[in-house]
Amino acid sequence: MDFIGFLNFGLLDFIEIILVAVLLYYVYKLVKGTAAINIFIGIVIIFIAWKATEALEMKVLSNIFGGFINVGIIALFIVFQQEIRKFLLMVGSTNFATKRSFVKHFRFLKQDANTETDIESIVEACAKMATTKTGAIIVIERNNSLDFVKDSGDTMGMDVNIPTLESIFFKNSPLHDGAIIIEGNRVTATRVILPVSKETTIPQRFGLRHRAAVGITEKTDALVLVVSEETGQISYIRDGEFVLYEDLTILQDMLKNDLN
Ligand SMILES: Nc1ncnc2c1ncn2[C@@H]1O[C@H](COP(=O)(O)OP(=O)(O)OP(=O)(O)O)[C@@H](O)[C@H]1O
Repeated sequence: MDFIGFLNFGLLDFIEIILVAVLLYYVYKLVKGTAAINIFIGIVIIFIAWKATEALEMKVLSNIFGGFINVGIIALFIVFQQEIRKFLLMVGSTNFATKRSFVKHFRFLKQDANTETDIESIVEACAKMATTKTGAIIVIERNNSLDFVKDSGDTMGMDVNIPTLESIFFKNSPLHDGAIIIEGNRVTATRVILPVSKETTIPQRFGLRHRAAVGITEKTDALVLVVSEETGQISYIRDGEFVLYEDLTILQDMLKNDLN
């Protein structure tokens, strides 16, 4: 029987489905919250209209919609130029070989204590800055390289510890503006300008610092901690979302978990 054919589901089909899902996820991550999502929906509507008019044998209309779709592929490259750029950047900057997930298996060979991020110090520094209402934005790199944003700031090479973090964000410090990047247990950049999220669902009370945190976590898998200068509140942002936590011990555990 014919329908049995569809049950011939091999390993390759399974892998293909996973890959298509990953691709769609990245495309969604790129266009989420931008004007591109509306253009994307527009294209889908025209495609559906084309197929519907074709099925109903409305020749003139289906020719018109078909014409749109045929030139669509070129139009796509023009309209989504920015998104395609970001997508290629994101793919190219995923650096599997040098990053934590790979390195951690070989850590015992390197005897390098510096690769493990000192989450306790980061959270404690945030807590101290929160009491003095010192604004801060700390970006912790995971698998996606953050080199493309690091260029906007100053290259650094400082160990992560409480006095270092506090002195960077101290209001009169020349380094306090913008974000810092942490790789392993080193602050590798300061005064970094991050891409700001255009997501419309972020509450009005959050300004550019929080939007920048959402922005970088929409485009990469980095983890971000923000201390609000206005309220002293510590926010944890991951995958473009604010992650809720009950207390700082839980926040520490979440961060450690997300880094491993
Ligand atoms: N794109 C960006 N990348 C990195 N840092 C940024 C960016 N935009 C703003 N900041 C930092 O955030 C600071 C304050 O911004 P703003 O007051 O708009 O943020 P906010 O989200 O309201 O935070 P707060 O609650 O601390 O006021 C700036 O002085 C700058 O240091």
